[in-house]
Amino acid sequence: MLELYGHVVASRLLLGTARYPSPAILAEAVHASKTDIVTVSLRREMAGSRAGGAFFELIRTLGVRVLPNTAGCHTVAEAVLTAKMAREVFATDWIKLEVIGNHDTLQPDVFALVEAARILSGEGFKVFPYTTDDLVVAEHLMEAGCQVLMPWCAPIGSAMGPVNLPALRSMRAHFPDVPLIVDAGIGRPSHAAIVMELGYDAVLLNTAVAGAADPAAMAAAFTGAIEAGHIAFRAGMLEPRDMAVPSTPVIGKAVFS
Ligand SMILES: CC(=O)[C@@H](O)[C@H](O)COP(=O)(O)O
Repeated sequence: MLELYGHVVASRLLLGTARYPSPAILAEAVHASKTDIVTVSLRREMAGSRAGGAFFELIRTLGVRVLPNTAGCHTVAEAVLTAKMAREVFATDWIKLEVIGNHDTLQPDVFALVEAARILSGEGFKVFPYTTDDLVVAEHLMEAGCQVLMPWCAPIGSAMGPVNLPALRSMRAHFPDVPLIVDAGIGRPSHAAIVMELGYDAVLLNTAVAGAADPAAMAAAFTGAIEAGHIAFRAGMLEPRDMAVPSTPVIGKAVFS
């Protein structure tokens, strides 16, 4: 079981709700994933053609916890305002905090992120910061009040998978007791399994499921991979080695005369 800000969840997959071919397919994918938490972009939905209301109503019928996010925000002020609106709309103090710093990579502006995290934590929000794999930034986020960290493994929507495994590994080692959720850049179930095998607590993803030919089937595939990676980490995996080791012990040699 995974505990996030005192809330226990069974599923280690957090699913995004953007870019699905239709609301019905989104609902199918959420059910197939068995996720407990979906993330919803307040700005995108309110600005988009779905006009917020009907989409938010659909989300409420899914029976899962909502983690609103500040996707599309580029400044501290925008992110803080969006978080406050999300708290009203979804009646939750959880917020996935994104403050984007670069249009091409969609990488977070980590300076603004820390500042916004400090403001929101001070106002009672439970902040889930979308961050890089930088340990110093992570320390500042913890000091600003975050009790969960969400490092990227690659740019949002890139589907590249973990591009810097040593950095993710050292983040896990540096924060052994902090819930760590890989957020963004996962493209395949095998990518999710790899980060879970590092000991990560969960994975948040969107594009790889929403953009699949069959989103519900892909959601189920991710759920299986995440669970497999988590079980493997706990089971204790072998370290790779250079030389062969016979898998069948050689006790004696057969004698042929
Ligand atoms: C939905 C959401 O919050 C995204 O901003 C998130 O970072 C997921 O990234 P991918 O779409 O790459 O999975």
